[in-house]
Amino acid sequence: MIAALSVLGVQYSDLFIHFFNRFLNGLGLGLHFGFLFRRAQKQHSVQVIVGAQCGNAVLRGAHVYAAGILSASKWMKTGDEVSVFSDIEGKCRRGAVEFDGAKVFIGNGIAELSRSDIFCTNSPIKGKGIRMTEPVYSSPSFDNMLPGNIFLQNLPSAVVSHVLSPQPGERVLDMCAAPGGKTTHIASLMNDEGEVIAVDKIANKVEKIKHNASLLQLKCIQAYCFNSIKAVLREPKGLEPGLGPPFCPESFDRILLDAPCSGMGQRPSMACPLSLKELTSYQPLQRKLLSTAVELLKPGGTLVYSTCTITLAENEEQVAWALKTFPCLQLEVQEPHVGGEGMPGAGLSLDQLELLQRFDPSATEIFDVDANKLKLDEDLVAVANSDTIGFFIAKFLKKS
Ligand SMILES: C[S@@+](CC[C@H](N)C(=O)[O-])C[C@H]1O[C@@H](n2cnc3c(N)ncnc32)[C@H](O)[C@@H]1O
Repeated sequence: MIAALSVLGVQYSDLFIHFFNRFLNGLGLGLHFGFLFRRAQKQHSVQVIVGAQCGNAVLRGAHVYAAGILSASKWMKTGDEVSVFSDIEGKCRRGAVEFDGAKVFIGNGIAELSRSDIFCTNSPIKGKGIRMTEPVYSSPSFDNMLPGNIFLQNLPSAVVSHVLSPQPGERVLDMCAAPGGKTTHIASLMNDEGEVIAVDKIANKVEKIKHNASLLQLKCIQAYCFNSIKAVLREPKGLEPGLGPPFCPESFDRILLDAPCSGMGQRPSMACPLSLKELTSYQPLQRKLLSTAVELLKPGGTLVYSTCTITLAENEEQVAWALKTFPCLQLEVQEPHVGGEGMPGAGLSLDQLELLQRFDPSATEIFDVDANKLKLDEDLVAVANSDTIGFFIAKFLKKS
């Protein structure tokens, strides 16, 4: 999988292109994108079962935290070599000694807690339970690597802030901002000059944005805990506009709506924990957020809408709805445009689909299972743009 770095103190875009080109040239990099390799491993007799969400996190490079452990072998003690499995159907009982249900092997590790540390305690257990030493997929860790200088993002996420194209001195709103990956990237593209207002509705996530902004020494970011659906200051409530939400209509030069979504583009993933009800709940929520965004944007301003999902309902259908509902909006060319175009089926014209950017990991196979090697001799641009999470980006101009 390919990731990109937001780096401060250098021309980010140059660096991005630089990294990207070096990848395309097939050169090795010390600090870079994480390819994921599948490895054959032997399994240990001591077994640990984790929930599907924890399992997905492990596949993406995480260790196993104690709270995610559902079951551990009876005699598991600190220091044991263990094999970790994910309970893909959510059927494992917490505290079970063994589990015979549907499970997927996700790698080997070393227990940092014993079974009794995890299950025979009244207080909630925190911290690492299993240190993964041989995950099924390996990707280089960026933990604590230049924490004040770089912020790791996947490729499409790094593209989003460039597409927004924020300029120094502008007033920019990031409506769904936590943990602040794009917020901090936007602020760095603005040379930390202007105002970047980051809003998220979950308080502890807002603390994460503040922490990341302070780690990267970005002073132009202000973070607020607020429901962005209600972020327009309505008259005649008599509220004086303050620095934070709610905001006056038409008061932002650029707005990013990196919307809450079904996350179906996230990978690797082995289970989809969403119910149909939850899956269909995102479209109305995103429309409410889009409506707020249009109200808050200045005429002539730019709105970027993005999701990390692949459904038509949360992507192209939202664009078609927005264009119909708000005649002041028009689609804009995206720069850079490294993903594919939009998917037909939502009533958008071919010209409109070309203006959209869709990253689709299912489009290109990058690993030749039979030859047991990466297909680096094929179309590298297609490989690079597909070997990432599923993602969607639309850029709108609000006509004056
Ligand atoms: C896709 S994540 C954002 C990722 C972020 N832009 C980044 O790059 O780090 C979506 C975020 O939207 C937040 N969220 C969901 N509904 C919201 C609402 N009504 N108002 C504000 N934030 C909301 C969630 O808490 C979550 O942190």
